[in-house]
Amino acid sequence: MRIGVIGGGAWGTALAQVAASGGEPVLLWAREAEVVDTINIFHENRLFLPGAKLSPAIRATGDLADLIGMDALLVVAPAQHVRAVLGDIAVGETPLVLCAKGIEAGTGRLVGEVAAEAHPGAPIAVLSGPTFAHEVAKGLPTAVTLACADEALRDRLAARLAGPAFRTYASHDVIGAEIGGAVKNVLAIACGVVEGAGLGLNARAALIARGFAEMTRFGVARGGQAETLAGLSGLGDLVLTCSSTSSRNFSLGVGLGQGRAAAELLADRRTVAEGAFTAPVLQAEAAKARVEMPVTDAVCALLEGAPVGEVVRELLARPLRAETV
Ligand SMILES: NC(=O)c1ccc[n+]([C@@H]2O[C@H](COP(=O)([O-])OP(=O)(O)OC[C@H]3O[C@@H](n4cnc5c(N)ncnc54)[C@H](O)[C@@H]3O)[C@@H](O)[C@H]2O)c1
Ligand SMILES: O=P(O)(O)OC[C@H](O)CO
Repeated sequence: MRIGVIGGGAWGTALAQVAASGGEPVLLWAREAEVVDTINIFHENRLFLPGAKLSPAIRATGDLADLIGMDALLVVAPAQHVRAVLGDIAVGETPLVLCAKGIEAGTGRLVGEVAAEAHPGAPIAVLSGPTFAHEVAKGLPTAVTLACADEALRDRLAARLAGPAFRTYASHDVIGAEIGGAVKNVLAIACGVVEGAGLGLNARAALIARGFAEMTRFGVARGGQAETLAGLSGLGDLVLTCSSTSSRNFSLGVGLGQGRAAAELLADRRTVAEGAFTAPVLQAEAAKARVEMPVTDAVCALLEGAPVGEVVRELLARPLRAETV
């Protein structure tokens, strides 16, 4: 199965490394000439994943059309750019494996839904889970959810992408796998705020648990399965991203918690903190689905500039309730 990768950020590069781990050729498309050049010349993505030595089996291109004819395409552009990037390539019936984590602003579509609209003939799969790119690129042990409604395709993809340190767990729940990854980014911002404002580890644990409850409420309302949300792509990724400054979303939250403005923190940032873009659209979609998401509401308020103390006070002053999802 010849794999093409759309997107030369940290995650696209790490996934290319996974796909090339057995020596199979992998073709990666990147927007930036510097990424294409440093991968082809030095076997390193010096812009987005510096320091990771890449397999010589990975070749990079700046021309999306070079990826036509691959057996599967890993789509790793940031969520807000997936529609535009997929609009620039004719994929026909080539399976698309969505690896971005977010919800499209303006439409409320999950990335898989965006891809299905762009290419109705292409089978859709989702790869998601607790996966810091720099760890995956180093070959550190990692496990992901590989979701696809077509069982035969899912098994082929899961087998093709699995490696000695990269375990793929099969699922048929594409929606659940996507929602876990999108929502955890918003919740990771909240956990970063707790860190930045010095609110303590009890508060962080409470946010993870209650954040997981709101992720599950939203995921189930959108047609995902609670079991998927409790797995690698949901709870697993939530725990990872809420506990490390390696997370761009968590780090953004740390800055907000220290009282810095979102605009300042996001300005001139080359890497993506998906949660900042997903939070407002998630809030709107939750309202439409009549799902209560207080942590998401709090993150939206903080991104809009509300003072941390005020937002935290409001969150804690909500009426007491039963501890259910
Ligand atoms: N980095 C990780 O550890 C990691 C792990 C799992 C999933 N993801 C997800 O993968 C996706 C890509 O993130 P990343 O970490 O690889 O990116 P990155 O932050 O390393 O790099 C930014 C990427 O955005 C692209 N980009 C910027 N403007 C663009 C535009 N106008 N059109 C198209 N592309 C544009 C750049 O080319 C680059 O590929 C995100 O959804 C992220 O949540 C990342
Ligand atoms: O750095 P973040 O916050 O985008 O998180 C990266 C991955 O999604 C972790 O699984």
